[in-house]
Amino acid sequence: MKLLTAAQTKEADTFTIKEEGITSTDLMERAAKAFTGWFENKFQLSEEVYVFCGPGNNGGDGLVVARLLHQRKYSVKVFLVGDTEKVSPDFKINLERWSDKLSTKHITEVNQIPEISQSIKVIDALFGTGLNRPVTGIYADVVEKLNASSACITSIDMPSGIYSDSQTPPEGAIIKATYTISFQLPKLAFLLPQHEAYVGEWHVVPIGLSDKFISEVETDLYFTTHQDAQRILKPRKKFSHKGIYGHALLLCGGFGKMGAAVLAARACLRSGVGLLTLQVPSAGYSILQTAVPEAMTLSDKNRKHLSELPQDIEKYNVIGIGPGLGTERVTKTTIGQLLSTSTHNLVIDADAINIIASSEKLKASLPKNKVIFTPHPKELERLIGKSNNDYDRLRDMLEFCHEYQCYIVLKGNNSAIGTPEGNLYFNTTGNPGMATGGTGDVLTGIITALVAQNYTLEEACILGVYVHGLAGDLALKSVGDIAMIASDVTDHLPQAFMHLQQLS
Ligand SMILES: NC(=O)C1=CN([C@@H]2O[C@H](COP(=O)(O)OP(=O)(O)OC[C@H]3O[C@@H](n4cnc5c(N)ncnc54)[C@H](O)[C@@H]3O)[C@@H](O)[C@H]2O)[C@@H](O)CC1
Ligand SMILES: [K+]
Repeated sequence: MKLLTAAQTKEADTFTIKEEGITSTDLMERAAKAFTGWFENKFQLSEEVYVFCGPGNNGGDGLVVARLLHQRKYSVKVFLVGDTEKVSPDFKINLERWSDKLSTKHITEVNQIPEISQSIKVIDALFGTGLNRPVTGIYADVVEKLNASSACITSIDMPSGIYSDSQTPPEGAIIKATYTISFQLPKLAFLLPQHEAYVGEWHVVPIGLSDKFISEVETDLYFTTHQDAQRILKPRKKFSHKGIYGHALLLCGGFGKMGAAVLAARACLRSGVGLLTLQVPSAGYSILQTAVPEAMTLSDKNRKHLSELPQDIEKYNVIGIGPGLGTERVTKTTIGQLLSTSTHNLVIDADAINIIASSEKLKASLPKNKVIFTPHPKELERLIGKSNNDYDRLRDMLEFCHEYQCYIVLKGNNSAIGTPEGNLYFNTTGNPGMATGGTGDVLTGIITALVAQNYTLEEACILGVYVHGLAGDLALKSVGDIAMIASDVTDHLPQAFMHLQQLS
């Protein structure tokens, strides 16, 4: 599914109004109804609601929400912040509609800001996608007072003060929302770790923006929905044999870290690969043979570290490399050999990333359009350098993808996938329980298995990350987030794939 910029959202708005022959206030009414529907489900009638409105259409939404909640018998107080002479036309219309029903209070000075007790449910309608400068003055005073209260804050469309698709200047105040209810599509800002404290738990409510506009508008930003993942997943053929699902090779494991190889191998097998061979340092041979009987195991001549490539390397159609490897000199040399000779698709993780990151020569020998890197933020920093903020990080990541014609899966809360063409895909599954050792090894196994089955590298990244997170979400239901370990994610892969196939 596409993510739209603030400018594109405005265009979608205008397009919808024209297409349906409605007015902009009709659309505002629709948006406010969608928000109110969510709010009513969440909060009891007995709750006291304060709505803080800014001068634009976000404030207009706030006025309509206040009217609708008042009609539904909530106790509602409305506060108009700033100079109400300079409000948007739709704000004005809705203020007039409201004025005979309930009085509103103006806030132009600090001492007019009300006390906000913990029990108040605050609705933040100060600014939305039209914010075009940092929030200062009386607006900042209101934001700071709201943030200092321990009241639950629900933001309409955006937490006020944050830009929806570019870096917010540091000097402005920003609402710290408990919930953010966004219209039609999430905003890019919600998906970036640096905004976690402001956005809170976000939900999207549909407001019927034109499907035609959304399907035709050009973008390079996407987020993966369940339907997107289902569209990518291929059914298994009736007349199947293991040969058609590929033969993957995993080069993983090192002394004291054979578990990483076990985790990657098990996940690879649980993701539909036809055949799996691992090569591990000889100290790991019996461990792998015992822990993963479905895989074939080759023993490296070195007891502790990867030091050679298998003889008949051509027979594999993908190589997953990295988990548990370590960064010994022999391993570096072996990776150098692999990059300069291999014609395989490569899934590169963990220490294999660290090794490549430390050498310009290795980077220069990366085969084009054949590599998927799966770094966590620190590994990405080693690979592409330090970035100032999350927007710069994504831009730098895409530049690297373009320069080396590779794919990068940046692991995190909403893992981000960069492609050589400059597209970004954000994942929507997963939970904090997965922030535990070994889940990255599981992801390497999954993506390697998908590439083995002839998914394109882009498909393997999108589907792999989605199903990994989905398995984590299913694991959450049985083990919770505190006790979750990486094997729980693998154990829930069958259910996750079945869920995508609509078999469970
Ligand atoms: N297509 C959609 O998604 C719809 C959007 N609607 C709402 O409309 C919002 C966008 O409305 P607008 O474009 O009017 O924008 P906003 O309501 O976000 O605010 C823009 C107004 O605030 C002023 N302003 C911007 N930054 C300021 C600052 N730092 N300090 C003081 N004043 C500042 C601007 O000059 C302008 O008057 C959305 O976020 C959403 O809530 C809905 O009403 C209808 C449908
Ligand atoms: K808002």
